Amino acid sequence: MTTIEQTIANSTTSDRPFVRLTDSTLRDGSHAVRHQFTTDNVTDVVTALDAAGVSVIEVTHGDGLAGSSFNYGFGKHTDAELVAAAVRAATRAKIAVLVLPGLGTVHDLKQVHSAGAQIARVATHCTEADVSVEHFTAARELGMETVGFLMLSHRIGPEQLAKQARIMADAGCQCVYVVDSAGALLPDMVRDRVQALVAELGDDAQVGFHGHQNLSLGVANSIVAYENGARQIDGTLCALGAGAGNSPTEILATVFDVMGVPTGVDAAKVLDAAEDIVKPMITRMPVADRASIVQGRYGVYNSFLLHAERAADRYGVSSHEILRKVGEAGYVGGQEDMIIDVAIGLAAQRTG
Ligand SMILES: C[C@H](O)CC(=O)C(=O)O
Ligand SMILES: [Mn+2]
Repeated sequence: MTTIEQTIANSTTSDRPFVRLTDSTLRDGSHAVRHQFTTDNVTDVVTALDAAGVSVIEVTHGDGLAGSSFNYGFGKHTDAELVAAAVRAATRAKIAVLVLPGLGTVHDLKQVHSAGAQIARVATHCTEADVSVEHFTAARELGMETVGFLMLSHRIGPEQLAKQARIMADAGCQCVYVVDSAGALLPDMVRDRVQALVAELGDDAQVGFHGHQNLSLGVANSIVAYENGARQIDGTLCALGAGAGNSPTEILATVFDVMGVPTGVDAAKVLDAAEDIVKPMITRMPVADRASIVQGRYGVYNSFLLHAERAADRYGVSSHEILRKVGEAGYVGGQEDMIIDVAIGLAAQRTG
């Protein structure tokens, strides 16, 4: 029996482990709207997701706490204002925030905790879990639930990634995510990484998966992650997110419903949320096109797309050529300024 046939066959059983869906429309999706979500947008999206039974909703600038800056783009509201609007709208969902150590501080975390955020998602580059310790310690002292993000997880092998996950778990992280920041992972690469983290973490922490659509594999990879032990999965409505966008929450909810996997989410209501609330808000739908497919092929951070497009316009070169060079150079989050360097180099080559 093929994997899909087995999965559908399993769907007749109701004893499949629960998977928690976290929606990041109002954080990863913020990249796609250049961080211009209003508090009314937050209220509308949280109300719809909460009514659909989505239990965790992430609300922050696309690059995390304190991301509102020249480097990453200014937000329309502060993180605390966005979180406060989300908390007012939620009747049962928990509100989560993302924080990148080195960008967001413990002070920033305390501010959004005061505004009602209950889950701290601490994100580091996949080889730098050691910089997360202070933030996990602070989050646990505040009584917050904790999640860890190992970004650009395709950049290192399963065993190395598991060692990084162990650092996060020992620092107080309760769920460590394999984060496919470039949408570069193939299903077997997801399987190997999730299996390695499950083996390493055991009962010390859960494993999660955060997918992107650059190679149109976000949902398939999420199923593989679940089948290999991941119990927290991210999505966004309408796949709104950086680069090619994320695994669509409405498809994740529908697929897990077909599989008979309990999520606590009403798939019909989350489809309504995508169609009736988010779709009318979007001026540019995320798509797997030449630039974002190049991001997946060369392992480029999805949040680099809009920066590359701006540099391409400014220096008269192609965004996909910039992104390929950025991937070949291996630049990571925080090195957005190097995108301009690459664009200037390409322009110089063109003019000879
Ligand atoms: C800050 C990044 O956008 C986090 C994320 O969503 C990813 O790495 O993917
Ligand atoms: Mn992402």
